[in-house]
Amino acid sequence: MTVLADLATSTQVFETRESAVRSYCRAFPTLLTSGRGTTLVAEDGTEYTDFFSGAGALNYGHNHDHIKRQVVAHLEGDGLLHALDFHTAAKREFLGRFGQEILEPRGLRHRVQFCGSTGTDAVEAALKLARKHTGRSQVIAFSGAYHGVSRGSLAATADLSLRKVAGTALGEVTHLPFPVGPRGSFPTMDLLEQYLTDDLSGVDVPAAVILEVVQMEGGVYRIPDADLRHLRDLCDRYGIVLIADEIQAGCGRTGGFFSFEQAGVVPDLITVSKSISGLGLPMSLLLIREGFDSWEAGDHPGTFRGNQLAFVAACAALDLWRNQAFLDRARAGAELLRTFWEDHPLPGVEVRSEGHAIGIDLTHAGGRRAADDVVAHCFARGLIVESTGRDKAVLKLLPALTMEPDVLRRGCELIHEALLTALSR
Ligand SMILES: Cc1ncc(COP(=O)(O)O)c(C=O)c1O
Repeated sequence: MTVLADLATSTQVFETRESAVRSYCRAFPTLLTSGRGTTLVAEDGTEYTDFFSGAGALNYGHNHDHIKRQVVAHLEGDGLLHALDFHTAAKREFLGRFGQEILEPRGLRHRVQFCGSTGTDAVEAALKLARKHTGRSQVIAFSGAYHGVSRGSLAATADLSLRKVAGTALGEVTHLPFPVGPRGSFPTMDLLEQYLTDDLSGVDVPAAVILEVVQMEGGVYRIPDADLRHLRDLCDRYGIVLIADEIQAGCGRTGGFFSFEQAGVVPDLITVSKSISGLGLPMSLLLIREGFDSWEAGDHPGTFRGNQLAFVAACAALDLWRNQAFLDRARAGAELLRTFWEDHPLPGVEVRSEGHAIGIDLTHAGGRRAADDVVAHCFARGLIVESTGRDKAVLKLLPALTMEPDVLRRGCELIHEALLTALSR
């Protein structure tokens, strides 16, 4: 009783003092106080298994011991916390290691630009740079895309409910159907090829094509490798900048470090954020392919470009990528997720597995109502999972790559039980 009364009092404080823009705390009415590994703890002592991971910002879980220790050592050693874009030791360490350990082994000869504290800012930078580099303004994006909510990035985001709050025209971006959808494949790349070669179209060649190789907010859809290669070829032929938005799908979430790796395609610009800093600290990067860095000094400034603490945490997170136990755990976890959902089919439900991202599509089996029921059922039993997609009818499972196999399995079992209940209604 006391706990409920306390929560009601806390909620009242929020209701009167906090702007109406909030959303996650409405879906998950609890007051969180701490997190360790893949467990969140609320003020009333309730523990939640986290199948949400800060929408992909916590691929290594909460307060990962090794990462946290490096951050604490930096603080205790009076390491810099803020330095605008001066050179610093922490930045040099990150740049050197990210280049040597992540980019070079993947054949990526990209420069790194530090952007502001959000993924959105990296997308803004990418779109601006593509326009500056080509001297053109049109951009192609895809249905179902999510690239952020500032004016430039929002123009590339497809979600109408988000776009309509812009209060102004969001021009210069054309959305094509994403090549894979619930109703089968669209010949999008053929249409794009025709659009580019048709003399009668009278439409300028675009500056850029921006895409998520695995659409995450869109409902966990991967563009087929052949379509991505076709797109790369069209961009080469017409001098179009290919931008891969890896903000949610990257940092190991969907298999390799980057989601485009398996297609053998090299994007010109790559946006990275969310889990790059390891602990959920604000950090975003734009990776710029050789020959595409048309910036001049001061072209894209920002006070919080290059968070020193995030450099330290990001280096510690890179340590995990050379730790065999971490790699084995991540590989086994992805396999467990894939086989669990293959072994537990449900009528009318499509499950899409991409590493540690699972989309359980209820569009043709109960829709949003069923998805809402599953989210509520799981929350009441101590598991946090969210729904996404155009009609919020896709459950998106994003457990940390570090989650113990038995916790992963129990979480899936609970979601499966919740689905059986929701679909029988
Ligand atoms: C693919 C993608 N791009 C861009 C963004 C925007 O990042 P942020 O919310 O940090 O601004 C997101 C956020 O979810 C995302 O998933």
